[in-house]
Amino acid sequence: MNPRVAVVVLAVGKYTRFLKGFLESGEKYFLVGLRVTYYIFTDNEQDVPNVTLSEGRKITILPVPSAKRWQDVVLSKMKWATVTIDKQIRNEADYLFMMDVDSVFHNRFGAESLSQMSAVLHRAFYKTHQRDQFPYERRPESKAYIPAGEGDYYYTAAVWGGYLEDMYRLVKYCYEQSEEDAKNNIEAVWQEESHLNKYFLYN
Ligand SMILES: CC(=O)N[C@H]1[C@@H](OP(=O)(O)OP(=O)(O)OC[C@H]2O[C@@H](n3ccc(=O)[nH]c3=O)[C@H](O)[C@@H]2O)O[C@H](CO)[C@H](O)[C@@H]1O
Ligand SMILES: [Mn+2]
Repeated sequence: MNPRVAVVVLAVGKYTRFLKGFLESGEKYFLVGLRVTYYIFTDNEQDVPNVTLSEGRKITILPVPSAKRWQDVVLSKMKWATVTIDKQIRNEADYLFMMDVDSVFHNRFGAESLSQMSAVLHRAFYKTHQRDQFPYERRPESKAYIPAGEGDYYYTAAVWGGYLEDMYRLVKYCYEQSEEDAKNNIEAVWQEESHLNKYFLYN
């Protein structure tokens, strides 16, 4: 087995400054020896740094429009990912990871992370907070609504990954749920992270 792995990151506005650290540490630690394509959604191609990649690894730049509110930037990630998986990534990858670009790999991230679906507990809550304090969406008007008393773990939207088709379904779910919310003039408290957490709780 020689899986093809897609990594989707968004680098809009000032966030292109994080690409160098993300990519360089990724080359050092992320699925070393495997085939990896970094899909970089950006509104500023010029600022994508020239990082030397190992054999079998590449960068695909995908231009996206700029957005003013950071919430819109974050939510647009689900939209562009849905569209691009459909059009392109599906033919090029077996696994997909969604990551925050302002992340740095500090240690080996190995092939044991390749599974149908994996996610990471949010670092700010798992040690220090009770379940009822997790920042789930608690307003019934939102599609991400989780009633009081419900909830098990709280996951970060900064790293999640899995089989391409399972990820596609979930990315599309987050996109569609946030579109529904937008139609109803509401935005989940932590954007796609709220929808993601609802999905993981009930699926
Ligand atoms: C490490 C950590 O604790 N991260 C948490 C925190 O992230 P942050 O508050 O650090 O979110 P952020 O501002 O880094 O945005 C997330 C990602 O969106 C992209 N981006 C965002 C703004 C922008 O102007 N341009 C751009 O490209 C970029 O890829 C970035 O990594 O809050 C998030 C809520 O959504 C989640 O709870 C994250 O888990
Ligand atoms: Mn961040």
